[in-house]
Amino acid sequence: MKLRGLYAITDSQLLADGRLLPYVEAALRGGVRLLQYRDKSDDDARRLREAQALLELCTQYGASLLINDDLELAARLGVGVHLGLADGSLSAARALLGPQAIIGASCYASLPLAEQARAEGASYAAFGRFFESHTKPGAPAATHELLEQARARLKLPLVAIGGITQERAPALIASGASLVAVVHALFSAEDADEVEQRAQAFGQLFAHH
Ligand SMILES: Cc1ncc(COP(=O)(O)OP(=O)(O)O)c(N)n1
Ligand SMILES: Cc1ncsc1CCOP(=O)(O)O
Ligand SMILES: [Mg+2]
Repeated sequence: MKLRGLYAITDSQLLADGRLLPYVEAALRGGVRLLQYRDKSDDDARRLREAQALLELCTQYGASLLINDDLELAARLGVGVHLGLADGSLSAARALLGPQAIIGASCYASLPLAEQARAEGASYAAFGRFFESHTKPGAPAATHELLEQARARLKLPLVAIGGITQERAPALIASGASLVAVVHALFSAEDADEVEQRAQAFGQLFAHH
């Protein structure tokens, strides 16, 4: 799968009260082809149910699903995983999930971390947060210059994350982000139709590059 475009990440608060599946389906209708299930709770039974339902939707729309943090759940479902520095070994994930799996690595604001992630078999390097984020306020700050350096030095798709809006995305894409990962600016919508429109609008930003 081509790692380019809008990368949607779920949020358990924004997508509470029955919104998870209709809002994610709207994002898929709007063109999202990469989805991360991010749920920081330890309700394993609900996490399994939700991830299974998301996988069905992704399969229907030809999209790829990644699980945040939880390699075991990713392996159980046969999908990808996104790992931060404290979430376990990338090479162990690659060994378990196999050569085709999408494995994402958080590299915060560090090129050396991205180089190491690449050596361990990551499919993309994620940098950020780039802007203030409601979703993860404490994340370390990255700059457009870092993204440009990463583009020059690393042969790996780059993800930008953190406070990204439709207005802010074009400069990040121009600096080398092949994916922009978004929670709030996609899923804070009033209804599913608005999610679909927002996803489409983000997708169009990639057509011009
Ligand atoms: C695409 C993407 N980039 C970065 C993160 C953040 O991962 P991490 O630092 O492990 O923080 P949590 O998301 O686990 O709170 C991400 N999830 N996705
Ligand atoms: C998971 C994560 N890691 C760095 S910022 C962030 C949250 C991104 O969410 P938003 O798009 O709402 O800022
Ligand atoms: Mg994590």
